[in-house]
Amino acid sequence: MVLELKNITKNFGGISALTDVSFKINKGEIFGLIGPNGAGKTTMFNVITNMFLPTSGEINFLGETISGIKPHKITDKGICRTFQNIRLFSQMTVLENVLVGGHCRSTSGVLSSVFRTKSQRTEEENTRKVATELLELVGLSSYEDVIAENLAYGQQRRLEIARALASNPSLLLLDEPAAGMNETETDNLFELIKKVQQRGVTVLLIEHDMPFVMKLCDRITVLNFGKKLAEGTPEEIQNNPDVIEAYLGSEEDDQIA
Ligand SMILES: Nc1ncnc2c1ncn2[C@@H]1O[C@H](COP(=O)(O)OP(=O)(O)OP(=O)(O)O)[C@@H](O)[C@H]1O
Repeated sequence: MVLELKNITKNFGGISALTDVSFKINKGEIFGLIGPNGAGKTTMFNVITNMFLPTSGEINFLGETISGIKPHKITDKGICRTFQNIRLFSQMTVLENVLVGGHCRSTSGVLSSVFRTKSQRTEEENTRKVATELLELVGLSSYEDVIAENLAYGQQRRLEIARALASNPSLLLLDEPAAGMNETETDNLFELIKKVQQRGVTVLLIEHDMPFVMKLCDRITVLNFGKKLAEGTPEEIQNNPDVIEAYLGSEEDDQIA
């Protein structure tokens, strides 16, 4: 098992964004977290990455409790995320964006950086090699020197994934990766996430595009009003009467079946 959430509750003042939510994610799974607007999905990502401390509950990652660890240490532990709104270094090149993502893997100290020791040069070369491989993986090899903001929308989303992978995570969290994408971009994203899975990375994603989620995910947890409503395979979720009702009752366009 990669991630275990045990009885997570998160209150914001009087609002209970998450109430007693538990689920486990197995190694190598693509796991979907879905639910109507305001269900608590992003809050769950923020709790997993320790941007917010849970009001109560515990998070286990690769057999270790990570509750209370500083957010930047979470990346060192092997969890990396993308955001609902693209957060690239828009004025940097495509390659530089991925190099920055790999920076947290660097082990060189300040002195070796100043004097550019052999070990530091080797490390830089490795970081660059990994960045180049990742750009190939996401289909952006020929865009290395392009300024990030000049990429098309779907390409920027793929670059974000390459940057997240540069930190060599065991668990990748994707917050609405298909949002705003056209059909071709969504198809490319599907292939990319499958390739990420084949590299041995476990994926947890929030997504509103139901056909995409149902096609891509191995298992899914559904949240509704901060509570876990259902968990199962895409087929089980699509046929679950509680889930169908929750979606029919919501005002958004998502369609579960
Ligand atoms: N920082 C915060 N302070 C106060 N309330 C918050 C905060 N973050 C989230 N909430 C509340 O917690 C609830 C869950 O919100 P959250 O953003 O996690 O839902 P979501 O499922 O990600 O929704 P969406 O699909 O619209 O992104 C909402 O009622 C929201 O208003």
